[in-house]
Amino acid sequence: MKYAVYVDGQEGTTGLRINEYLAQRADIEVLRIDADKRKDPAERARLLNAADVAFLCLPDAASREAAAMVTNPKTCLIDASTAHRTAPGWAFGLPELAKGQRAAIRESKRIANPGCHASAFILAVRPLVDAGLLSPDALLTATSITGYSGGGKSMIAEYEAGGQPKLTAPRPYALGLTHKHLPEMMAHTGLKQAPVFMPIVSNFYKGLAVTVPLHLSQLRAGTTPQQVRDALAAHYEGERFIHVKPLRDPDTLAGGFFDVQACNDTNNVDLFVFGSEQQILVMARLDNLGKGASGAAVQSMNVHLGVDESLGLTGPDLNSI
Ligand SMILES: NC(=O)C1=CN([C@@H]2O[C@H](COP(=O)(O)OP(=O)(O)OC[C@H]3O[C@@H](n4cnc5c(N)ncnc54)[C@H](OP(=O)(O)O)[C@@H]3O)[C@@H](O)[C@H]2O)C=CC1
Ligand SMILES: CC(=O)N[C@@H](CCC(=O)OP(=O)(O)O)C(=O)O
Repeated sequence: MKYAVYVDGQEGTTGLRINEYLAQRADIEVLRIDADKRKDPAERARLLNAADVAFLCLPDAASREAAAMVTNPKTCLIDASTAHRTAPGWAFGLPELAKGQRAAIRESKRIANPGCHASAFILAVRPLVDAGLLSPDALLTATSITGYSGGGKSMIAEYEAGGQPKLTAPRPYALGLTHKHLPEMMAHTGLKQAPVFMPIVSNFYKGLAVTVPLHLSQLRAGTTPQQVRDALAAHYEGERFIHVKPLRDPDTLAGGFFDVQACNDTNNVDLFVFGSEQQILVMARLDNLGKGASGAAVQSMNVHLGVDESLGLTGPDLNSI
C-alpha cells in the first residue's frame, strides 16, 4: 500500500521542492491537481480529503482556508506557512526541539512547519534555556542572512530579472521589528521577550545563517564558551541532521569567512560557538529550502508515518532547485 500525498501549492517554491523529495519515494503516490484547477476550491477540497498527508505550501490565508476544507479525520496536514505555528492543536514540526516532540508529531494530524529563520534561532537557543544557562527572561538580539528564495516566487523573479543595482547588495529588512517569526521564536524557546531580530536578504539563491551574540555575563554565572558548545552537543546527541561543530570551529576560522551556503542541498543544521571568554556568537546554518522549509516538512511526514526519518532526504539522488 502506498501513502497518498497531496501538495497544495505544487507550483510554488516550497511545493516544487517537496515534490522533488517525494519523486524519489516508492512508498508514496503523489495526487496531482490539474494545472487549470490549482486554485479551484472544490477540487482542492477533494484532493485534501483523499490524502493521507497533505502539505500546504500556500500563503497564510490560503493555508487557513485549506485547513478548514479538511473533513476527513485521517488526513494529516503539514502546513509550511506561518498560519498555525503557535496555534492550539497543532504540533510544531521540529522533531529535535525537545524530548517528546517526535511523539507529538507522530500523534497529531495537524503539524505546523517552522519558519526558516525561526528554525535556526530556536535550534540555537532552546538548548541553552533548557540547560539553565540562559534565563527565559534574557533579552537577546539575532541577525539572519538568507538567500532570496526565502521570499518565494515573487522575490525569486525580482532577483532573477536582473537590472536592479539595489539587489546586488545585502538588504536588511523587517525593520519594524515585528517579523512574522517572532511569536514562534518565543513560544518554542520559552523566551518571555522577543529577540531584537534583523534578517538580511542577499543576492544568492538559498542558504541561511542566524547569529545570536551573547556576552557571557548574560548566561548563568561562571558559564564558559565550552559549556555552551557542550550544552548544544548534549541536547542534539544522536540527531542525524543536527551537527554541533567544535568550539571556535578550526575549519571555519582557517578559512577566515563563514560560508552561509555550506548546508545547501541537505536537510542538515550546523551549530557553532565562536568568540572569546567574555563574548560569544552562537550560529546556526541551514538551507532555507531544506531544513528551513521543504526538507523539514518531509522529515515531519516521515516521523508522522513512522518510517525512517531520513527517507528521501539524504543520498546522491537529492536534487536541488
Ligand atoms: N520559500 C521559503 O524558503 C519558505 C516558505 N515558507 C512558507 O511556505 C508557504 C509557501 O511559500 P513559497 O513556496 O515560498 O511561496 P510561493 O509564492 O513560491 O508559492 C506559493 C504557491 O501557492 C499558490 N497559491 C496561492 N494562493 C493559492 C490558493 N488560494 N490556492 C491554491 N494555490 C495558491 C501560488 O500560486 P501562483 O503560482 O499562481 O502564484 C504559488 O504557486 C508560504 O506560507 C511561505 O511563507 C516557509 C518556509 C520557507
Ligand atoms: C527572504 C524572505 O523574505 N524570507 C521570509 C521567510 C521565509 C520563511 O521561513 O517563510 P515563512 O515564515 O513564510 O514560512 C521572510 O523573512 O519573511
